[in-house]
Amino acid sequence: MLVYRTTTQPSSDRSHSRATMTASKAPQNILIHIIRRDLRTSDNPLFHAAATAPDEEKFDAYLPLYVFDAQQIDVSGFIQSAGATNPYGSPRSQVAGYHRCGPHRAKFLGEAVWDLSETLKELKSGLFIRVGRIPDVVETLVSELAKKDAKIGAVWMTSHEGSEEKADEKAVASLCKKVGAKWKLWVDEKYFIDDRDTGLESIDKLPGVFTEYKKKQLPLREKPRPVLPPIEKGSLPPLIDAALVAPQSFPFHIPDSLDRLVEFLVAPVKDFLPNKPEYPKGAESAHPYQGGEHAAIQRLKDLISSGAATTYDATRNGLLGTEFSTKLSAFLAQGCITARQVHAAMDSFERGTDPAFKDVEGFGALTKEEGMSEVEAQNTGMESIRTELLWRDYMRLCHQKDGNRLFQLTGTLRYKLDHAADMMDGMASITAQNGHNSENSDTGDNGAASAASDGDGSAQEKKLKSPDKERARSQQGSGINESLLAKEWKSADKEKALPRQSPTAEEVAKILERFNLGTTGMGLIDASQRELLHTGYTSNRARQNVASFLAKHLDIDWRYGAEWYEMLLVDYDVSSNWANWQYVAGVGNDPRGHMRIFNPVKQGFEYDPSGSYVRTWIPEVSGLEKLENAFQPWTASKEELEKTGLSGNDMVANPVKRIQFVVEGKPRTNKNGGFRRALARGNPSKTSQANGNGSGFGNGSGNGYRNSQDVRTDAPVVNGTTRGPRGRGGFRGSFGGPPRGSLGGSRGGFNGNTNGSPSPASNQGNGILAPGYGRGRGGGRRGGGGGYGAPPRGGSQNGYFPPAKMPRVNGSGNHDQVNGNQN
Ligand SMILES: Cc1cc2nc3c(=O)[nH]c(=O)nc-3n(C[C@H](O)[C@H](O)[C@H](O)COP(=O)(O)OP(=O)(O)OC[C@H]3O[C@@H](n4cnc5c(N)ncnc54)[C@H](O)[C@@H]3O)c2cc1C
Repeated sequence: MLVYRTTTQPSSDRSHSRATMTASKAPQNILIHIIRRDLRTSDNPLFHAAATAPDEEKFDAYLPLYVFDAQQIDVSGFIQSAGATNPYGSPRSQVAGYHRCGPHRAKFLGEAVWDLSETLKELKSGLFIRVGRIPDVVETLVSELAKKDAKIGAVWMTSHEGSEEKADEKAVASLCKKVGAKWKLWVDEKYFIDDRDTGLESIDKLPGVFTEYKKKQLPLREKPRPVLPPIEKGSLPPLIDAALVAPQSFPFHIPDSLDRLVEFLVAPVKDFLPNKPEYPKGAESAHPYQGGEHAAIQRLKDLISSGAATTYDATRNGLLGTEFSTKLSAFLAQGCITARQVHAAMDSFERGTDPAFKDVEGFGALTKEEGMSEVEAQNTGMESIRTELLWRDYMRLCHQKDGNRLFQLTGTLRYKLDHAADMMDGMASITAQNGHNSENSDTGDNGAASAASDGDGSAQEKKLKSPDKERARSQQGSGINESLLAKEWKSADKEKALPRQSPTAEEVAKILERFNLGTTGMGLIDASQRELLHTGYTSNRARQNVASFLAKHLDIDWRYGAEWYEMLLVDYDVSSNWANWQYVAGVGNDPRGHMRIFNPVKQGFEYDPSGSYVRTWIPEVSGLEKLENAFQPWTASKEELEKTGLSGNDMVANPVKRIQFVVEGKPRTNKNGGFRRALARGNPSKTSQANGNGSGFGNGSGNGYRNSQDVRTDAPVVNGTTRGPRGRGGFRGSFGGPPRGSLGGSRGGFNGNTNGSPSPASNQGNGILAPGYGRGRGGGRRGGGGGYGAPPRGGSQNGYFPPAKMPRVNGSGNHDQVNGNQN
């Protein structure tokens, strides 16, 4: 029997005394703590419980374990013996055969694991890092410990979504049973609302629409549980003597530095795409962050102190730079931080309890706004971040409810069809509510997920209120009917493609290659795909467009896109990725499912109004002056193409899709005067304000129109024509009236003014017109809308033309087709 040495134990009083007690024999009550996507020590219930266990429950040795899971990551880089092969093989996705984890996330993960190991050392503990499959590794550890007369008291791990994760949990549980160790599966507490506080009787009762779920959780700011206290140095049980722990099994080798770890992880996947386009000169990643708890906490602090969190509402649809959204997703996905830590930090700002944020506007507002409840006085940007975090919760709950339906081509449609009547009840209550509540903005603003209530509530509502549940099955308004299941998705797999599929499977494979490389000829899509390739990140706005393009413009099996994202996203999360793809593909929880189609050209005009995003990531088009040419190079003149060296380029000669897009020079008006009335029905009389901020942001105040994306982004393309939106009451934000004078096509900011009268244009000269933002409390509602300016009179198409007038998509099917064999 090996003697249990105390020399390597933590030196705190507490651990020292425990270590001394067991100095002469192998530990008999070891805690194995398996860490997966909970790579943090703070606000982690398992570390907390291990550190604060009462005397009678204390463990005499602690074995924190992280396993690089060979079923999700290619671990062949850990093989250092010449000639040895990886017994697990290279994990590949099911539909397309892509790597499961690409270089960006592999690096981020390595950094996060290393950071945890360093933090544990600081706490006078440590981390055992292994490679393989979790059940195999645990089995080896247990049998090695048994050989040395050491005994496992318990095995802990956090419950995670995913069939592979669940299978691992089951395997470890049965191993525990075999060796008589206690098995404990902990609730995953990295979400905004704790699973035990959602009020759901069972997961089957999860509403099929986000808005309905959110409604049940309001007010959001009161829902998260408090953050757990930090772990004190030396408070964890004594770290097990490494000599008792089975070493890494052959042929893998665990490196002893962060650089080597990252190198081992990235090596097998770094050349996943041999013909990858060059990294564009001067392009900066929107996600330059390292993995790990330290970086996560720093990012959170920076977000608040820079003011980015408070302006989030207005900036979140940005495309370039680090500050347009939180960039917390990758940290959240790996559990480097919890959503409730994010909430707590924002709350400390709003309450004015953390002096680190004292110089930021809005500090302590919660305690200063007299006559307002906390919910009313909370910061608008932070309120929106809370909603986004709830979206994340919701996507995970959908995964819990839907299980492997998440990975099926027809998604949740079959299930929904079978449960249509029940769902109608849920939706009826939402639309009924929205009929009189204009502040349904939360529904839209994950962007990916503008929910049913963003749409044409009135028509749908009537139908949904029908008492005849059976009729619900065939209701068009519900978006659920058998014909949706019959959609003919195109496949790149000859075996799976339908007999007369057009384009053919080979052609689809080529289209996919171009889609992945970002050479389709659709600017916004290509820019996003290249940004993803190079950095592992792309914005939510871009993700929605990319997913919609693949699933709804090209009708290609959306899972190719989801798997590409799985490989490349630094923030990949099984629930968020697959549920969002389903949502956008129209087979998930978007009540307007198949009807919502993003027009990527119009989205370019709206969200990349200076074209800087597209020009940054697709340097080939940077010389094209006109915006519409940058968004679709084939629209450029012959001379322009020759001048920029683009003649003959595939993006020009053979774009994957052409969208005829005409930008009108004037806002659309109707004879009642004012385009706004043509756009919005409902209750535009309640005033909300949009206060602009800084250069390029519009100052608007007016009748409370919602900002552009909600009305127009989702305008369906029908027979090559973009149908105008059906607005609803109480839209946020404001549209500007036409500015006086011509701006000659410059792209400065405009002052929005919803009275439709001319107002002076302010051309700030930065070439960017971004949505205005602000916050109004008219009638107790938010007014954080668009504040878009109207187009300059006589301006050229280089100007940013606001969404107020619907850009027209002219054209017949043959201008709006997939170039497979049709061109
Ligand atoms: C097709 C598609 C695939 C996606 N795949 C993923 C994924 O694999 N992992 C992932 O974390 N997010 C995914 N999203 C959601 C969203 O795009 C990202 O969370 C967001 O862009 C990350 O940037 P951020 O942290 O700056 O987000 P912010 O805008 O700052 O939002 C704050 C946080 O809220 C959460 N969040 C925001 N939007 C969503 C959403 N729609 N669904 C779930 N959570 C959300 C994220 O945790 C995010 O960090 C996907 C969206 C789409 C449309």
